[in-house]
Amino acid sequence: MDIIFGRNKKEQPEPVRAKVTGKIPTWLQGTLLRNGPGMHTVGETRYNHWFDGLALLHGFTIRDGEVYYRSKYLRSDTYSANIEANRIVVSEFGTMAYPDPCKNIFSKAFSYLSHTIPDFTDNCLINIMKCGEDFYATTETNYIRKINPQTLETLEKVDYRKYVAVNLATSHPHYDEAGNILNMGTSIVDKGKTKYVIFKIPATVPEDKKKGKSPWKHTEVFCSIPSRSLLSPSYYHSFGVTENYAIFLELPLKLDILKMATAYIRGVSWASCLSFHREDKTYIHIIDQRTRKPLPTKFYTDAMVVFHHVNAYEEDGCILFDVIAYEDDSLYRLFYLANLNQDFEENSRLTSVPTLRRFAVPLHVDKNAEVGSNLIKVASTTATAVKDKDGQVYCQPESLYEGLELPRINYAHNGKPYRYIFSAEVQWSPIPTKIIKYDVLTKSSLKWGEECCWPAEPLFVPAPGAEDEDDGVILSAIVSTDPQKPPFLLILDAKSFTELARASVDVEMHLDLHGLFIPAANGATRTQPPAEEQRDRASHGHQAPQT
Ligand SMILES: CC1=C(/C=C/C(C)=C/C=C/C(C)=C/C=O)C(C)(C)CCC1
Ligand SMILES: [Fe+2]
Repeated sequence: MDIIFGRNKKEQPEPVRAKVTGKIPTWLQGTLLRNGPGMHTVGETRYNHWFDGLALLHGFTIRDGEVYYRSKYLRSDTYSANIEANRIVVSEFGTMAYPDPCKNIFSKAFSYLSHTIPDFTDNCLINIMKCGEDFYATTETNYIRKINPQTLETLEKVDYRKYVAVNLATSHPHYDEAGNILNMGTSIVDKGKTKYVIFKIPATVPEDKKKGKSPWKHTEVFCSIPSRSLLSPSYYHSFGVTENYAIFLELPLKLDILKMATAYIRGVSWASCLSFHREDKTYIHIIDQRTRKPLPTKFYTDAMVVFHHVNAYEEDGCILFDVIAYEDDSLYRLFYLANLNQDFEENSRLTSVPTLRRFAVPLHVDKNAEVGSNLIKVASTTATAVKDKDGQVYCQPESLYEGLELPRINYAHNGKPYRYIFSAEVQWSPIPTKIIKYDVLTKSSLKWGEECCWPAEPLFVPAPGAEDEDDGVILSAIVSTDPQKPPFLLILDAKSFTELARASVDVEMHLDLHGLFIPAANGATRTQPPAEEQRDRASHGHQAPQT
């Protein structure tokens, strides 16, 4: 297991041509960009948690039936500082690090104080975000890093705080059809308030504004939701949208700001400041995108942990939203590298299986509705929303499927009625062994799996002129635990879930987290060799990426 998790991965900055078996559809042209942790030791020092690893970017360029693979470490400030010091000097989620061995008591005290409000890491290891013409590696702090999607070079560092008052922001933004970004972040104890902020980054500089200015300057706050507690805001990894609403789950998984302020002195990690409050509720905030205000009704459900929203849509006066839910925070605990060692099977059992749950929230709650009555009249779900005696609404989900994570959909259906979820299958262990196509309508599934193969998040790419929701292909990078079997990019027909092709590369690859597909301009067939590609910026119009 150490081979897949703990060992540092070599980067492969020069493109290598993959050995393709099967036939890649001729229309499939573009670059699959992926992100995830790749380096877990620096010099003699070692990170504690898999989510701490230094970001390694991967690019699979698909052109005329051929695939070229390359990878490159994100040259974040964190990466440079660590490499220069030959040890870990910047703190990550599960590892607290100390910049310089303090020479005397005064500098030590100063060093502690300057960390009371910490400057977070720019090790952007989670996802890739498209902003206008540009691409960024993202994590959950206030920093993101621009990258060159072709060469994987690291470009400038963007500090969200310059444009919107957030200390943390998700790495799962939403895009509208024009490619404008809607994201969420947390503003911690700013002017005496802690709040969750939904903000919008335009894909282009508005016409009436001066030319040449960056879209970042036109970032606007869309809506703010006050945190229930000043010093313990909820942690969240993603949020949901429908055509007219946004859905934010205020989870009982909370960051303790006082603990965070003293973590450096106490020598503990940020992760130790995150705790699950089993006795609390999960609050469901529904924000009307037209009025930019949350609905006044208080909706809640039982305590749970959600990392990934799958999709949401409106139906008959309700919002239906699907999430992957856990009963507790065991997922985070399992990814400590100490658990991912040779006793992996023993140590890595999830105490709750990630379950696909569908919630239904009524958009209008009749004042005269009887206490105890179910306000959901939608026939398509057994989820309920019951008015309680305080006028609040208690939502109970319908459980759709057990054992899946890293969900993706056909993004053209984001916020709209949809039928298919493409995801990794995870049962009691956090490591995916299969990929699944789950049909929310018929509640049936199709699967792909192979001996010794660990698949990554499956990404859906629509076929040109696609009519059906599943008209397209699935891309998933497969890591093998068999030393005889090289890793490969798997291409499945999304309808039948059968293999169309695989592109094997004779280099080291690793499990990653998230990414996106950048279609080649107009699906045009370009013939230049990969070296030229380095000078050739990807050309893409303003539109939502095939995230
Ligand atoms: C560094 C840092 C953070 C990093 C969190 C990370 C890196 C989370 C990764 C989550 C993933 C990958 C979830 C998958 O489902 C916090 C806690 C936001 C705040 C403190 C500083
Ligand atoms: Fe994620």
